[in-house]
Order: sequence, then structure tokens, then C-alpha cells
Amino acid sequence: MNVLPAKPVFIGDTTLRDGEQTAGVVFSAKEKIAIARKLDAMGVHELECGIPAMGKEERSSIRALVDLGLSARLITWNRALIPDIDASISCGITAVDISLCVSDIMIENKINKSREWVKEQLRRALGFAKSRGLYVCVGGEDASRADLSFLGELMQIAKENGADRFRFCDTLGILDPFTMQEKVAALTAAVPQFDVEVHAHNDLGLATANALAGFRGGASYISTTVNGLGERAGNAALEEVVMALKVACGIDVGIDTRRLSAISRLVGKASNRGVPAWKAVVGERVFSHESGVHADGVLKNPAIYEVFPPEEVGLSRHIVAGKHSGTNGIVECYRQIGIPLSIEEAQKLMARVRSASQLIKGPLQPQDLIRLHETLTLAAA
Ligand SMILES: CC(=O)SCCNC(=O)CCNC(=O)[C@H](O)C(C)(C)COP(=O)(O)OP(=O)(O)OC[C@H]1O[C@@H](n2cnc3c(N)ncnc32)[C@H](O)[C@@H]1OP(=O)(O)O
Ligand SMILES: O=C(O)CCC(=O)C(=O)O
Repeated sequence: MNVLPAKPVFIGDTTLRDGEQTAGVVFSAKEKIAIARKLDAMGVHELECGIPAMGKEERSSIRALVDLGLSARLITWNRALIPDIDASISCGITAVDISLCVSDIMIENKINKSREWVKEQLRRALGFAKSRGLYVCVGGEDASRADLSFLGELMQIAKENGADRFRFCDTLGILDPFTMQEKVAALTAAVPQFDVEVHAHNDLGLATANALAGFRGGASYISTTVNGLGERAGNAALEEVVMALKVACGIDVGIDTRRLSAISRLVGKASNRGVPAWKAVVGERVFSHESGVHADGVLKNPAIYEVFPPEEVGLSRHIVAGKHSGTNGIVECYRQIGIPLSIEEAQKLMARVRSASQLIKGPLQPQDLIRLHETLTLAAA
């Protein structure tokens, strides 16, 4: 389906900020540089790269990222507090997210303030950031649980005071995509000509769907992380959002998708959170076909069972021999190891492939296939 966006779609990546907030995940300064370089090279538009208020060490790794001179815009996360913003400026950063608590539960129980105080906090922090010439995204933490009319007021203040966009955060990942679309549409209608970003969490497994729903509601910036890393169950995954926009919505955001699996592996290793083989888009085995009907179909035309070619995300296709194999798949597996099989031979081997696969509880490796083939020739002798 082609969904023509009203404006260009910008992809932000927050692997180095929200991704690193995953409990127990730490990136070294060297890993941050390698990740940032790769994201930049593939064409990601903006990198949220850390939290200068955390201290000297964090600031020096952010400074090192600034010194790379990447094409992507670097942005930092800040509470809407002048010392936080000052810390960002000290790193050479020129774009900041200034975060407000916007739901009543957070305003009353976390920061112990009032809605009026938050409005004043916004004016003060934004005024300071703009007086220093910064690009400003106003972050609405817990926006999905906030009163919509209050959010509208904050967005209006943000717009009037020179903010560049508003970030709608589904901080707890509680929305369904229909409600996400409705809320973002209501806000973009209430405050027109003001860019909105959608930042979705995956607590209910809906982050990618919600990111797309936010976009369908009018958001032009989408926040993502590689592998969906992030607080608790994570964020909308970069690879899923980019490929879903491309395949499901017909929108090419200008990112080199062939590099998605490489960045996924890099972040998987650096975060010490291995990527499941079945992970959508970048899992090592999402283009493996064992079942007879599927292998046969893919051998005739890959588009029969593949939503896009594996090369498009830097992966490759595998036809695998196992418990569910059919004749055509078995012929192909043997062809790949240089043993041409007739259909009759493949049919004879099928039962042996099935029982061997059940014994080893997995797919057959080339040496297993050769051994089974030898039993066939022995039987014939
Ligand atoms: C939803 C998100 O992901 S938001 C991003 C959150 N990321 C992180 O927390 C990671 C990095 N954080 C840190 O290093 C620290 O928490 C710091 C440097 C930000 C603050 O450290 P500390 O001063 O020691 O405070 P601590 O972490 O215990 O508590 C957070 C403080 O920030 C305040 N705070 C939280 N959000 C905001 C906000 N938007 N505006 C102003 N203050 C805020 C809290 O009220 C609390 O202050 P209090 O102790 O006066 O009540
Ligand atoms: O305040 C922001 O801009 C982002 C905070 C965040 O990561 C979230 O609310 O999930």
C-alpha cells in the first residue's frame, strides 16, 4: 500500500540513549563511535546520543561523537533544567531534547509539581535553549497518559517560544495503534505547522505498530533503536520501522537497508543482547525455508514466501533439510553440496531426513546429508 506522507519522514535513532538505558547495558566510548558511524553511513537522520547531565565521562564520549563530524544531527536528552542544557552545550551539542513530565501521575508523584509549574518550566528551559541557538525538541514524557488538552497547551507554548518539534512519548508502551493514531492526529490538528515525533515503547509488543500509527496520525519524526533495544521491553526497532515503511506503506526514507543486519549484529554484540534468529527483518534465520510447501514455492519464485529479498537487508536465503522437508527442498539441499538427486532418490531420502532431524532436533548439516546419501547407495548395492 502506498501512503503518501504530507512531509518527509525523519528517522531518529536513540540506541545510544534509550537503548543504553536497557537495564545492564553499557556501551564503551569506542562502541558508541562505531555504532554512530554505521548509523550515519546508512543514512539515519538523527542520533540521540546520550545524557550530558550524567557526568564527565558521558560528556567526553558525547564530545567524541560531536568531533566525528557526522552528517546525522546529534541530539542529547535533558531534563527541562538549565544545568542539564548547559551540560549539553559544553559537549559542543547544537540540538537538545528537553524533557517535561506531562502526565498528572508524573507531575504530582514524581516531580511533585503542578501543570502550571510545568508550563513555566517549559518557557524557562526553552527560552534558555533558544537564546543559545539550539535546535529544540520538547519531549513529552508519558504523553500517552496525559490530558490531551494540556498537551495541546504545552505544544502551543513550545511552538510560540521557538521549539522545533514536540516528541509524543508512549513511555509505558500502553497504547494500541488505533488510539495512538487518534491522539497524534488530534494534536497535529490542534497545533498545526508544528512537527511531531513519535517515541514508542514495546511493553505490549506494539512499538513498531504504534510508531507507524503515530506517523499515520501526522508525526513526521519516528524514534527508533537498533534491535528495539531500550527501557524494559524496548523501543520501536529501527530495522522494523524502516522496512515496514518501505514494504507496507511504500515509503523509502532514504536509509541504506542493506546495512541493517550488520548494524543489528554490531549492537547485539556491544549490548550483550544477542539477536534472536527469528527477529523480524534482521534475524539470521528469517529467510530460512524448511517446510516442503514453502521451500518448493521459494525455489519457484522467492516472492511466493518472502516479503522482500534477503539481500535488501544484508541477509541471505537458506533452504534447510529437516523434519518438515519435501522432495524439492531435499533435491535443492543436495544440489548445494554437489550431489545431484533424482526425484525418486529424494523421495527415498525423505523419511531418513525426517528421522535424523528428529534425533538431532535441528536441521541437517552437509555431513549429515552425505551420510544419509551413503546409506542410499549402500542399499542399492
Ligand atoms: C523515560 C526516560 O527514559 S527519561 C530518561 C531517563 N534517563 C535516565 O535517568 C538515565 C540517566 N540519569 C541519571 O544519570 C540521573 O538520573 C540524573 C543525572 C538525570 C539525575 O540524577 P540525580 O540528581 O541523582 O537524581 P535521581 O536520578 O535520583 O532522580 C531523578 C531526579 O530528576 C527529577 N526529574 C525527573 N524528570 C524531570 C524533569 N523532566 N524535569 C525536572 N526534573 C526531573 C526527579 O524529580 C528527581 O529529582 P528529585 O530527586 O529532586 O525528586
Ligand atoms: O522525554 C523524552 O523526550 C523521551 C523520554 C523517553 O524516553 C520516554 O518517555 O520513553
